[in-house]
Amino acid sequence: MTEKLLKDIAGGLIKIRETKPLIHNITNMVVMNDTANILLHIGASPVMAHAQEEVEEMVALSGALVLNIGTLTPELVKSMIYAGKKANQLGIPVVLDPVGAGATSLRTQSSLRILNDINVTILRGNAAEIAILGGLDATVKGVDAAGVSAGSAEVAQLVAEKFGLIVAITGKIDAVSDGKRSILIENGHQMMGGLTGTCWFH
Ligand SMILES: Nc1ncnc2c1ncn2[C@@H]1O[C@H](COP(=O)(O)OP(=O)(O)O)[C@@H](O)[C@H]1O
Ligand SMILES: Cc1ncsc1CCOP(=O)(O)O
Repeated sequence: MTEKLLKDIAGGLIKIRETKPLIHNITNMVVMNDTANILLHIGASPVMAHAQEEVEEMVALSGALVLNIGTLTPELVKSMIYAGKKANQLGIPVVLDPVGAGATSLRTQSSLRILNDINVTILRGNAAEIAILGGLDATVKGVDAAGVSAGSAEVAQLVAEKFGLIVAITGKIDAVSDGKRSILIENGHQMMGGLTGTCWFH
C-alpha cells in the first residue's frame, strides 16, 4: 500500500473517533452483535433499526447506512430500499453486503433490486457473490464462495466498472477496486476463514 493510502486510512479512523458517527445497520441476525461491538470499538455509534416505519428517520441521523441481506425477508428488503433512497437524497454513503447472492433467487434478485433502486457506494462480499451480481460465472454454497471463474482482482475491477461503485471482495486476499484503480490487501489469518462475520474486524 502506498504511504498516502495508509495516511488516508489512519486519518479516516481518527475522524471516526473524533466525530463518533451514527452507523445505521439493517443487517443479519448472525453478525448483529459483533457488528455493533466492532463499530463501538473503532469509535463509531451503532444502531440496528429495521422497521419500515422508522428507517427513514433513523438514516437521516446517520453518517452511513449498512445493508446486509444475510437473513433477509421481503419485508426487510423493503426497509432497505426505503432507507437507501433516503440516504441517497441526503448524500449519506451506503454499503451493501449481498450475503448469499447466487445461492437462492430471492438473494440474487433482492441484491440486484437494491443495486438498481439505490446508489450504493460500496458493494462488499465474497468473490462468488460479487461475480454473480456482475453476470460472471460462479457458484455460491449458502453464504460461502464455492467456485469463481475469475480471480478476485479481476472480478472486483469488472463489477466496480459495471455498476459505477467501489467493490471490496474479502477472502484470503482482499481486492478493492473503483473500476479504475485496484489494490490487493493480504493482512488476514487463515483462522479468520473459520469465523463468520470477520469482514467487520478490519
Ligand atoms: N484463508 C484465509 N487466510 C487469511 N485470511 C483470511 C482467510 N479467510 C478470511 N481471511 C480474512 O478474514 C477477512 C474476512 O473474510 P471473509 O471470510 O470473506 O469474511 P466474512 O466471514 O465476513 O464473510 C478477510 O478480509 C481476510 O483478512
Ligand atoms: C452464516 C450466515 N447465515 C446467514 S447470514 C450469515 C453470516 C454472514 O456473515 P457476513 O455478513 O459477514 O457475510
